[in-house]
Amino acid sequence: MIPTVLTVAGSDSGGGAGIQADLKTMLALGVHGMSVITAVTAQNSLGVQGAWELPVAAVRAQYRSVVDDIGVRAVKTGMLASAELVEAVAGLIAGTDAPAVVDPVGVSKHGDSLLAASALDSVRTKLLPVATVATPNLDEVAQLTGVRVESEGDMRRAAAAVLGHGPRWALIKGGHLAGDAVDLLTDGSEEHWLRAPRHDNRHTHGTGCTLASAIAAQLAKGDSVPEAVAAAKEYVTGAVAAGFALGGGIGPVDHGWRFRDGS
Ligand SMILES: Nc1ncnc2c1ncn2[C@@H]1O[C@H](COP(=O)(O)OP(=O)(O)O)[C@@H](O)[C@H]1O
Ligand SMILES: Cc1ncc(COP(=O)(O)O)c(N)n1
Repeated sequence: MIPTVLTVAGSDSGGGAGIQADLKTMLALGVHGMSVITAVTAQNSLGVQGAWELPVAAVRAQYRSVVDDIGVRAVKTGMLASAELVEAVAGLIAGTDAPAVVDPVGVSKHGDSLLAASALDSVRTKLLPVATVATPNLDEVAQLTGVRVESEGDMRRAAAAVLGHGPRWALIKGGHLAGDAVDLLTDGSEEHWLRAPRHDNRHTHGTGCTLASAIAAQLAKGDSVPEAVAAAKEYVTGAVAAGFALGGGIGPVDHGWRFRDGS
């Protein structure tokens, strides 16, 4: 049986991030990807030109259709847009017997908001507590905890602050720091530093979505959290290395890099 993985996220019409990145990642990692769409964005390499969230009832119905019939071995969340959707999705995850990878998406690479400021408290108090792994980037860490990370040394403090909101594991993504691309995974007792060379490539649209979906795919295949994160880091590093130009701005990572000739 092919493991099943569900992404609960927004649609990126440009195909580099969101639902589209998640499903491509899942295909590349050999699991069956399924989707609950929370919002539709008009988006391209230049930014987000528009965003429309779906009604809570539409999100709930998609989730129940998938979980009640097909079943899921792991869930991943991305753009949730509003406090109402954050709370509804947190409730659905709490009632599902599968690990949940929560990417607390706040703003896009271009700085466009993908989450209402009024939803931050629901992310802290409702969504993070039901996460198996929470994967904030440094801007999201600052928004959610107030901790500003300026060096690798600050990442431990950031992880402790995120764990204070209740996820089993915190993965602090250091992609926005200078130097190596270093992430810290910890559950408060074990600590795993994941270090990869920084690829000097501006085409990094979708990195965070790709990493979180890859973790969910690996969990669905039976990896432990540290194993899943290590495999996902290797996959996203290759995808960033192969990121390519599209449109006039920031192009996507290459989800299919392992299928290309010579790779
Ligand atoms: N230029 C880069 N080279 C290699 N890895 C990168 C690069 N930029 C980001 N990463 C990695 O991609 C993953 C996503 O990180 P990040 O870009 O910080 O997330 P987000 O997309 O949420 O802002 C992390 O593992 C990070 O270390
Ligand atoms: C629908 C959607 N979800 C998530 C992201 C974040 O991805 P990135 O940080 O690479 O812009 C995005 N731009 N769009």
